[in-house]
Amino acid sequence: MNISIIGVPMDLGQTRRGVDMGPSAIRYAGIVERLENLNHDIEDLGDIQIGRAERVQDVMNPKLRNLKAVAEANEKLAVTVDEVVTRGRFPLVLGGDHSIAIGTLAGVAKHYKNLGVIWYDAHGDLNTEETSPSGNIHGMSLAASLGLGHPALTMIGGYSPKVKPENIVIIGARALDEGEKQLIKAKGIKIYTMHEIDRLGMTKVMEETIAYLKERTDGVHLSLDLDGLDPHDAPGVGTPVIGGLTYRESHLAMEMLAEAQIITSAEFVEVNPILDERNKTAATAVALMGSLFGEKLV
Ligand SMILES: NC(=[NH2+])NCCC[C@H](N)C(=O)O
Ligand SMILES: [Mn+2]
Ligand SMILES: [Mn+2]
Repeated sequence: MNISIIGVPMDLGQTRRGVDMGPSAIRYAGIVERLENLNHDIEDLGDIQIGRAERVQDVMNPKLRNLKAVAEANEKLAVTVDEVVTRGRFPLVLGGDHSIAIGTLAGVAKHYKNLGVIWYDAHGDLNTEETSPSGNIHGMSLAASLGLGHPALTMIGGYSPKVKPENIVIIGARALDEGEKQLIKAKGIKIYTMHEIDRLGMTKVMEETIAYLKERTDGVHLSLDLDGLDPHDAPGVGTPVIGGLTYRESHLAMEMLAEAQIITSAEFVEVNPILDERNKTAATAVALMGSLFGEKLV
């Protein structure tokens, strides 16, 4: 595979400092070497430049914090991702907070008629400025990609929506806000909460997910928020939620995706080295990327 790595040191989609160092931490944990050892062609495009949150009216808008700076960075990311896909390469985006999914999807989705999305996350990120309890845009990125919310977010890349509700599968959810629950029901979004994962087991969940996406999509983006994992395995995240997916379940999920060969773009987000324990979360991210890109135990 020809893989292009894009770092997005974004921390303006939420309020805890440090997640902007995520891309460095993941590189330090050895992502390039890990993927090169699997005989992939790796190109590291460096980091997207993130503006400063200096526009007073943005910062002060408690319903959409740092809207302008988040939107600008996502416009840049969309252009870079679009170019990577146009060159026939696989975009691998390293975050940064989850607001960057808006830009990644804007760059990817125009290349597919029916892009599928796997949202591996403790959260739904399906809030809009109306339903968000925090005003943090990292909790709005999936909604924005569905065309819901502020036009500065939904119109990144100049078009909307990026993804259809029936092409989304959420895996690992255990912290959903009221408005998000309503939206999931109203739009019929497929979701495996921790309840279904406990009941069915990860093998069945991934078999069903893969079969579901295979029959209706022509490409699949994996958006993996490290807080989908249990804080025991991924302590370095800004919004940890207990009772999450284990390291083992997550490896199995990545291995099954690798085997199914359905993933056409991916991002790993919310790694926050300041909150981490000896770069454990970045190391977990790198290990999961190893499995996603074909690493086998024997
Ligand atoms: N990408 C994330 N970690 N999102 C967390 C979102 C938390 C909460 N639902 C909110 O809207 O603020
Ligand atoms: Mn999350
Ligand atoms: Mn998220």
